Amino acid sequence: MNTLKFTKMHGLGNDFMVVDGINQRFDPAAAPIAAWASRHTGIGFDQLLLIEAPQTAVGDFRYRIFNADGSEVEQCGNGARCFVRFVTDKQLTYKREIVVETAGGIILPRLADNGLVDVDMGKPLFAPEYIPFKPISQEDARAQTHTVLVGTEPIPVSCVNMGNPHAVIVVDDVAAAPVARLGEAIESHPQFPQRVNVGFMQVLSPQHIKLRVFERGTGETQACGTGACAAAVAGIRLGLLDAEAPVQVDLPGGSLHIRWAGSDADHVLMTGPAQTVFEGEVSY
Ligand SMILES: N[C@H](CCC[C@H](N)C(=O)O)C(=O)O
Repeated sequence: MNTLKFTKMHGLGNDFMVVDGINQRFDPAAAPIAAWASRHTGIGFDQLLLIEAPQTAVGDFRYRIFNADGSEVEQCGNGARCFVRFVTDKQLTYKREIVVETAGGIILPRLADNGLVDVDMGKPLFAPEYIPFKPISQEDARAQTHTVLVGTEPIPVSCVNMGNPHAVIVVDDVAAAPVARLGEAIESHPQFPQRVNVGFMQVLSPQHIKLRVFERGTGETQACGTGACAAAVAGIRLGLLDAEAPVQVDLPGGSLHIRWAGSDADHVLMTGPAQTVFEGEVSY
């Protein structure tokens, strides 16, 4: 029988089971992650975040992410902010800006003076092979907005990789958007060989959007940090948002601020909160 200490945290309601894998033994392959994720029969969370020692000379930590369905994925934006809060509060580091290795690349989260957390989320990628995404034609492969065929319904999506894959759909009203129907159909659509996170974006002004995200491996969440980055980037590329100032992204759980200067070489910067809820222990 194993016993595991964890900390329950959230970023705007996107909630996490955070595990210190440095000071306790934990093998995710041997853990019932999907069962723990259940909100009725388990601990209840959107993702499990595992903190490990770095594997390179430049990293301060390695950070692994597991969705509620148990799938290991490349990146988690809200999780990155909770990660910084966790390693600081647990005194695993005294640095304010941390170099974090993830499967989706290096990210640089930093505790800000106002209690929020800034994260340099790296550069967005757009080419179909980097999403990955299978276009329906050569012409579609060259287009900025791609087409996903849901049955016979052509859905225009903007594809952005933020370390993890995102498909962003522009809608007139997020409240009326078919998030469950289209989210479920596109998340596991054959045109996305590694599945995809599906964002529904309503543009309120050149610096302000509303967003709902049907997350890969989890379903609709209260907030999605990489989804907010992907939506702001997609909106700027479509000319709907202004690259000169931060974009306020209103999600069901609250707001994030995203900055991206608009060229492929520019990094995406995200700012938002991170909260600790309770400490727990589970035997398995
Ligand atoms: N569901 C995502 C991982 C969590 C991302 C999200 N919680 C965030 O804050 O970025 C995926 O499969 O790529």
